Amino acid sequence: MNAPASLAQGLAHGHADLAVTHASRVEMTLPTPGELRRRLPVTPLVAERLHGQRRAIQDIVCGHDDRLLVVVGPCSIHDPLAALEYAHRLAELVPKVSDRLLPVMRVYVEKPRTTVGWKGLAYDPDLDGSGDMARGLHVSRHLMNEIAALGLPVATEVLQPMLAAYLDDLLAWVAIGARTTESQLHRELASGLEAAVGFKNATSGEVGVAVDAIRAAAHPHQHFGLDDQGRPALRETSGNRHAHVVLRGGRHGPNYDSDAVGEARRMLERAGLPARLMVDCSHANARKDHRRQAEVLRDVVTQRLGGETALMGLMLESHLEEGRQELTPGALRHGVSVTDPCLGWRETEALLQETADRLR
Ligand SMILES: O=C[C@H](O)[C@H](O)COP(=O)(O)O
Ligand SMILES: C=C(OP(=O)(O)O)C(=O)O
Repeated sequence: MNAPASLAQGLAHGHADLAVTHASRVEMTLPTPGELRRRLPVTPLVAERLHGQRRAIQDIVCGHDDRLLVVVGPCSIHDPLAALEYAHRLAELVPKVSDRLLPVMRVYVEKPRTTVGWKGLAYDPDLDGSGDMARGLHVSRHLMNEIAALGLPVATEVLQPMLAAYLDDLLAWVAIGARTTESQLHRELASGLEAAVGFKNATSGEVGVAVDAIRAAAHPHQHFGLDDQGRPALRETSGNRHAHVVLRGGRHGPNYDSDAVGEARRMLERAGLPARLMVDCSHANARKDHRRQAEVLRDVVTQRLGGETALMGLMLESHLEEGRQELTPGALRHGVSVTDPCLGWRETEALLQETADRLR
């Protein structure tokens, strides 16, 4: 009997104890982070390249490199082959824009949901609710490894703090999402990552929580965690100096225009933090309409050309084909997002080339 069914039955019969005992149970054991890393090791070449990619991203975050950091790729990965096809296209574009842009591919294998929905490749790689997380972890790490082997820096959102140990040796940039920026667990996690971390403003639109998150992540922490063998461990972190704010809009509308950017910059300055900002052209900034992402991007580039030096990065949600589709197993269109709507590759490529030209 599955947990929700036993819970309902327990409650119906007044067996509160039974309901509580069965509300959660161990369904399968998972490999430890160490086991998965040994099964799917990072080659010395990828490890060395990743070191350089992290430094390059950090240089942009700190203002030592005036290129624009561009985190671009699918809202979520549901089809690893389509993601790899996307990665090949992006890798071909990189040399044409890398004098002005540093593209990093979104390889998002976990999705935070407003209520319920498919939670991502790591949770349910078969897209059918079977929840084969052991395979999900394997497929996710394997895909990131293949994309990194193409020479592309990999970005992801870390939602479940435990998952970082399975993937973080492949990550060049990490997001903490709008729904978790205020979480102490995620701030502790960020303080121990080598990669730069972007904290989104809250879904309400509040930016202050992301500013607080940067301060918390910059600090050393001691926190509960797991070691490589999956045993409970006290983890000590040294603090992450490359955490920054990502403006993604909020419940009351977008926050990418010059007033909103100026306000966020002043908030950072008042907190004694470097005024460095990334703008997410999607989500509430595009009011969930992928076609608006181009408008947001062009506005941000205009602000930058107009002298707004705080703007150091952009995020775009983009897949092989534009739009989105319902997750209907057996009837999926190739290269179309199953979560938020995305730009198609053709428009993404043209936009990135246009952006690089404008910044030249
Ligand atoms: O980027 C993704 C979504 O905006 C986020 O996961 C929330 O999605 P939902 O509102 O469809 O659950
Ligand atoms: C979930 C995402 O964003 P946000 O946290 O801003 O909603 C995302 O970038 O996929």
